[in-house]
Amino acid sequence: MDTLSEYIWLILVLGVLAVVLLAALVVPRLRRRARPLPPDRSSSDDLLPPPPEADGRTTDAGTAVLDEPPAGPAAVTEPELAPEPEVAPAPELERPEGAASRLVRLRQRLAGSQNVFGRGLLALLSRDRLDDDAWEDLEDTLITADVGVAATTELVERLRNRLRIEGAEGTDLRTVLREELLTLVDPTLDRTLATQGADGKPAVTLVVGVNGTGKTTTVGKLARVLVAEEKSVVLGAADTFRAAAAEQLGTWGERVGVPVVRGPEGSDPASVAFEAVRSGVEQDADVVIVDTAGRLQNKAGLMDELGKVKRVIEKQVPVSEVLLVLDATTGQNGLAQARVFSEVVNVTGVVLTKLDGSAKGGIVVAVQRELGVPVKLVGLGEGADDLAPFDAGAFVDALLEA
Ligand SMILES: Nc1nc2c(ncn2[C@@H]2O[C@H](COP(=O)(O)OP(=O)(O)OP(=O)(O)O)[C@@H](O)[C@H]2O)c(=O)[nH]1
Repeated sequence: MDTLSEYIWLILVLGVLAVVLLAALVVPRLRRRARPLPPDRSSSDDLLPPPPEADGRTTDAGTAVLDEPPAGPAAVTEPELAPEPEVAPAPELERPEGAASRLVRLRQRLAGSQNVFGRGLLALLSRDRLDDDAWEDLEDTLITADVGVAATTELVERLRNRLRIEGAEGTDLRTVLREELLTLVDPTLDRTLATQGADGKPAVTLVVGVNGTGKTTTVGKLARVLVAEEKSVVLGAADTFRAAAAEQLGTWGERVGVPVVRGPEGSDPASVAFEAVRSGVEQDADVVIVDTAGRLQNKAGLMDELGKVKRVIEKQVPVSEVLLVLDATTGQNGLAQARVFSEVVNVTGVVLTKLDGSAKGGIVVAVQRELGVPVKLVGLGEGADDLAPFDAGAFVDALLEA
């Protein structure tokens, strides 16, 4: 029995020793595992600057995104190359028509559109006898062509005097009429566009007028004229009232590689104009052309806005040219517009558009007399290059070619 109890004691002692040994091995490991978690970064770390970008990638919240830790030799394998982004082919730029061929083409169109006017004049003057009725008919023809009453009276007076003094016999009526019409249109006016800025800054052209006269189209066409003359141009879409106007201008610019500065729809036109000019100065452009929204001359608020656009531009660069765009088909109404616009922004030149759709070329004379500023450009169609510098001699010849 004693031997048995000795065995039992021995087994118990060995068992206790085994348990103690096991405990000595396992507990430190468990302790190591049970270390407290690092503090929540979302609380205290938010106040710290974001850690340096370990691999250059940063989340939207500004925190660095770490890559997986390198895992042996596999980590140094070449990264898979991202496919090359597809580069859209640059749009092919158009080459605007040069001045010479444009003039020949548009002169014919002008003659075509004004043939009612010209033919009427020549038919009257080729009558056998120029009696009072004939002179009255001549006056009617000139007034219908929008020459204006004062200019018509003047022209008829001068013609009658010349024929009386020089004698109707042997006088080339066509030549006399040409001379008198030319005097009326005034070839001595300076019709050059100011495209040379002062002090190395761009020349700025502001384009104004009532709705739908063709301002945006004219700005686009004018940009092409200047590009054809190898000038660098920046366009400003300060017509923020009509979203389509900025789109339209964007397309005009794209076609000839001219940058267009735009603002959000409804934004302050003066700030868009300012930005356009700033960009023009920065890019060392030759000319900045600023398109404005159409406005009726009797809306005082809108006219004030136009004055502001000009003043804001002039904080950087003086405006060298204010072009008033008039629709030739609106006749005498255009004169009322001209008067008010001129008071607000000091118009320096007129662009007469849609002369291709009007037999009222006489408006050239009327508007020049009304404003005391020359018609500098004429629009003769909806085509991209259907804008021509106005030339008094060519204009009168076109009338009489009919
Ligand atoms: N036939 C003809 N159409 C022209 C001429 N100039 C402009 N147009 C047309 O006139 C329409 C109005 O032109 P826009 O340039 O949009 O006129 P806008 O003055 O900018 O218009 P708003 O911004 O609404 O004031 C367009 O259909 C042009 O194609 C021209 O010389 N001849």
